[in-house]
Amino acid sequence: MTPAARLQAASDILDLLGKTRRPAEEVLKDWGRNNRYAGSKDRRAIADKVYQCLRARERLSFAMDSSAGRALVLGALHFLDGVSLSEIDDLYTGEGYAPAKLSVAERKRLEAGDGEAPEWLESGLPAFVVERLKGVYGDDWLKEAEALMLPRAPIDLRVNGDRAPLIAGLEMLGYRPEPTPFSAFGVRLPADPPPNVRALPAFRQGTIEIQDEGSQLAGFLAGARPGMTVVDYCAGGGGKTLALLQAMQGPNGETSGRLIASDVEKTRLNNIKPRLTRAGLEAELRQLGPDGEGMEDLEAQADLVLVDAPCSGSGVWRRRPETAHKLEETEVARLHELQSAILHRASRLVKPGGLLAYATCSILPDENELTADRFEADHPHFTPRPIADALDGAAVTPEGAETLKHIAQGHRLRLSPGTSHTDGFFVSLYRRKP
Ligand SMILES: C[S@@+](CC[C@H](N)C(=O)[O-])C[C@H]1O[C@@H](n2cnc3c(N)ncnc32)[C@H](O)[C@@H]1O
Repeated sequence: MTPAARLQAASDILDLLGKTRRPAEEVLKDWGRNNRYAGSKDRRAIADKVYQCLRARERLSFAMDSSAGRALVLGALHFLDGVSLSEIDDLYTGEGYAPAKLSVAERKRLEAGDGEAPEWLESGLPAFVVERLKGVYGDDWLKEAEALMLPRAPIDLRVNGDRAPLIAGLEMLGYRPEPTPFSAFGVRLPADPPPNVRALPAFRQGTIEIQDEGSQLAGFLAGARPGMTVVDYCAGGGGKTLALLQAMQGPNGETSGRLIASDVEKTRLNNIKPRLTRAGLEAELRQLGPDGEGMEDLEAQADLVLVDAPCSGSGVWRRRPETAHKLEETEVARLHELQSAILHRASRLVKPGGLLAYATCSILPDENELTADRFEADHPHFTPRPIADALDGAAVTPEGAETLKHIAQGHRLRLSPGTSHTDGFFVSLYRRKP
């Protein structure tokens, strides 16, 4: 493909993304499948342009006064890549597969420059999110915002066992793996070139799972131990379920105890089955009714309940930048209500003296500290459990544990791409009074 044809393809894909909630990654894969003439270099260049436009979408649509794919790509070329208007004219010829010539209005827009954009536009995040980030991170908010939207987040693996042999094996295959600094079972692979993890023998054998280090920590800090009755209340596709089961393994590698993975969505629960099979692990799967029906037998029975609550997913925007501009403040308010209701319901399953862990993959205080504050005010029979205590015996490296103690605020831990180089995660821990 010519460079100009790639730009046309990027514009078309951005238009498709404007009309769907499907992840950009899937839409790009589909496009590649349907346009076989595009080679791997073409697909890479097109994806790079699409992600560049998605990350700077707010700023580019402000500058171009349009969020059409073509406007975003033109804006990215001129304002971000510094491509001159005459160079753009050479690309936008309207010949063959090249994009149509610049219109008078487009030329005027580009000539006018990107103006005095409000600072929130620079970050590529919705204005209300910037407001929240400033509240949480003060002067560091822009550093956090940039890290949150940074391209090419590394791929983390959770190893079910010793990570040293896996690292050696990956090196022999030509990868550049590194041990993750916090999780004792984490291995980090650079995003470039994209590793095909699912094709690795270790993946097929269930030795590794793709899981961000922040998510691994949320699973490990919850406090599962061999022999416990553990409820993974919002189990979804089972990422934390598997980490909890790993924490329930004794020194002989045998898992003991009982793990109940529940969710309102049956399809999500079904996704856990192949993962369990691959890893040779077992869990009871339960579909909940809309008000948490289906767990009556577990009232005050669980040693540990993990609530990995539905959230905005703002902590993983570096992996899905296309979702950032779609988040609305009203949705965050709805999520806060839902999280509070779920946490209340799930807390009833904790036995006296048992543990409760609340987690989200959000960076917004509405879904984190505010939900935790509300739970604590309404549930005085739960006492905060310091992160420092939870680190004791958790699968965390000694150096990592020291850093996490500093980052933690008592019983709450806020991870972010800017602070811990993980996805954004929040964890808050409790113990039910005996
Ligand atoms: C953040 S995701 C869970 C991710 C999962 N724990 C993992 O590590 O892969 C939140 C989950 O909560 C589920 N959920 C939504 N509403 C719920 C409710 N009322 N009760 C229980 N789960 C709910 C969603 O279906 C979704 O799977």
